[in-house]
Parts: sequence; structure tokens; C-alpha cells
Amino acid sequence: MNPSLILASGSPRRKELLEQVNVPFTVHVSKVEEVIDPSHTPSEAVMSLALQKAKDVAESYSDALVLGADTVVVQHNSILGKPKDEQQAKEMLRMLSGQTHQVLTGVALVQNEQIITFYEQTDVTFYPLKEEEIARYVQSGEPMDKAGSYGIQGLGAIFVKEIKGDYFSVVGLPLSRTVRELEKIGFHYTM
Ligand SMILES: Cc1cn([C@H]2C[C@H](O)[C@@H](COP(=O)(O)OP(=O)(O)OP(=O)(O)O)O2)c(=O)[nH]c1=O
Repeated sequence: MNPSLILASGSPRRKELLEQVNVPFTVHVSKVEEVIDPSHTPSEAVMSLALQKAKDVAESYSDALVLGADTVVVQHNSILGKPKDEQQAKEMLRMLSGQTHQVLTGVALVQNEQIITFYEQTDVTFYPLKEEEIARYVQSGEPMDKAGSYGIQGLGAIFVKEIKGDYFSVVGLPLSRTVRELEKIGFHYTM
């Protein structure tokens, strides 16, 4: 029998993605404060944050399989998380304008003592953005809960010139890889 799967995330996107492919799960949002260890590389940072979220929730459920995830944008060696305010959202979008950045999503699967972590990296290239376009986009409110201050699945789609890698990882969860990793540890998936 499958263990019950718990998504340790408040991200509506991660929930929608698992629902899209009929993975059965429930949600328990972790209360971990997201602090990036400055000694970590971006891939270490996303896997570590994903693991902290999963472990936090796993403490309340023995035997369940808990999935945590974390997404960041990397540009010119800086890690961009969610913007603190509109000003910072504008600054991030100016940094991304006309350039290629990386989106990394780390995933952690925790069941009792068993832990698996992995990440996916996607390259995203933006068209040059006009200041006025940035201002209007920030005004829409869409950037405020998203790493790098944009949502590829929303209005932010019009900024994107090219993408190399998993689209779903940019949205918050590398879906096909996640299902494969779940199967490897004995979670049987039926479409
Ligand atoms: C780049 C990008 C990010 N995002 C989102 C995915 C994540 O929800 C968010 C990054 O924040 P995260 O800290 O990874 O996740 P979260 O705070 O939304 O949820 P939780 O910590 O409870 O799991 O940015 C998009 O929705 N679209 C995009 O194009």
C-alpha cells in the first residue's frame, strides 16, 4: 500500500501541478522560516530549504511521505527569492531584463529516516523590458509571492524569449522528475 503523501507547501502552483497528474496527496504547510545559508551554492540552498520544510512537517506524521520544495532564481551569482516589496520586485526585473538566468527548484522527500533530495535547473532568457512595462507588471501584484519577481505561468509569460529545461520546475515543481523519484522509493503512481 502507498504511504500517504503530504505536500509541505503553501504554494498553490505546487498543489495544482500534483493535481494535474492525479497524484493523491494532502497539504500541510511548513512554518519554517526561509533563510539561505550564505556558504551554500544555489543548488545546495534549494535542496536544504526543501529539506527543512519537509522535515518540519514530517515531525508531525510518522510513516507518511513528505514532499518539500524550494524555488530560487539565480542571476550574476546572486540568489533571488521572493521580493520584500514593490521596489525590490522592480530591481529584480531590471536585473533579469534582456538576460539569461537560472531557475533552480530543490525537492526533498522524507519518510521517517529515509531522505531523498534533488534539484532541477532551467535556463530562462528574458526579452529586454521597458521601465514602463516593469512598473505595470509590478502593479498587477503578480510578482510579490514569486522567486525572481515573475510568474512564467501568468502575465510574466510575455517576458520570456527562450527556456531550456523543465517548464514545471520554473513554476515550482519539477513534475516528471518528482513522480519518477516517488516511484523509485516505492510510491506507486497510476495515471
Ligand atoms: C520563477 C517562478 C517562481 N514561481 C513561484 C514558485 C514558488 O511558489 C515561489 C518561490 O517560493 P518558495 O519559497 O519556493 O515557495 P512558497 O513560499 O511559494 O511555498 P512553500 O515555501 O510553502 O513551499 O515562486 C512561480 O510561480 N512562477 C515562476 O515563474
